[in-house]
Amino acid sequence: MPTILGQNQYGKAENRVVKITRDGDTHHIKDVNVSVALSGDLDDVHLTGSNANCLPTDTTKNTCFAFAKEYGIESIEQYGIHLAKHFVDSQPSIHKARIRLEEYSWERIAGSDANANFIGADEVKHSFVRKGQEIRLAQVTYDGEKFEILSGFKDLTVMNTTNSEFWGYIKDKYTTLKEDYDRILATSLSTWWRHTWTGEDDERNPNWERSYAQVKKNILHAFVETYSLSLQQTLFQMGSRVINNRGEVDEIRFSAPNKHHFRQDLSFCDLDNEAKDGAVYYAADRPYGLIEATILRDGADQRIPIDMTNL
Ligand SMILES: O=c1[nH]c(=O)c2[nH]c(=O)[nH]c2[nH]1
Repeated sequence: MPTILGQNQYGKAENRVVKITRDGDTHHIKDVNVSVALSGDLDDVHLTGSNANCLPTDTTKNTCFAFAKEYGIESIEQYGIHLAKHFVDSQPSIHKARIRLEEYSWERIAGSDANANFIGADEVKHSFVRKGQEIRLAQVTYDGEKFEILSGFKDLTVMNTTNSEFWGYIKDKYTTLKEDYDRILATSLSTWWRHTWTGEDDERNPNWERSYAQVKKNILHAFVETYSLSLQQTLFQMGSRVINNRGEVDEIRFSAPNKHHFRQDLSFCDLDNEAKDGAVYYAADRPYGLIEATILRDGADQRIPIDMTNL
């Protein structure tokens, strides 16, 4: 049976690049995981075994490390832009580059930390503790003409201990869920958002660090302020707040596991366990409801893939 070559891409995945910047004796860390995926005129590599058009994955790895030294890592978006542009612009056989990045954040071990109150924050110049919050994400795609920049994060776990209800849903013969007028709403948020910037008619790069901080702030603000009748409604509020307040973002996608907290039945020992009195919950880890949604600016195209995975 004849076969044909379909979609293909290649590159070195999960390069763990750690860049230390020294500002006198004060140090800064950028700790990233960068994955390169290249595509283009690569039929011969697959069909005939000729590697004439193949830039080795080993070279793509070396380039990741060399660029961290040459250009630094100002933001993961900017670092990804440098890499994507380099692979496409320097290699005639490479027509498209997709760079995926994760960033692990570190903060200075400070005097306020209970484990480190032996020293003042100002004095801590080169000692860090890995931050437990979200992992920041970026995906940079470049086709020789324009960029597509997605930013995001994963694993930001948030909880509202009230102001969440769930009732009025479909009930059929399999439904056992009780309506709840005061429940815990908790989720571990993963999200991607797409920037309007494509680099085509605007050479100036946005301030990626500031944009990230502001988008995250808007998401958290909406989580705090929304009186939730479902996680779906909360996601829509979070997305709308980002689109309305951040002109640089046209589309945002959320994937939110509903981290169920069930009020434990304590009637076996004659204890009431009502939310209004401060209840004891059973935190179930699986199964979990998985709520996903894309929120768009009116008129914008939906381009973030539905099943976007993290790396
Ligand atoms: O916020 C929720 N959305 C649902 O669709 C759902 N389904 C369910 O069982 N609990 C919840 N909670």
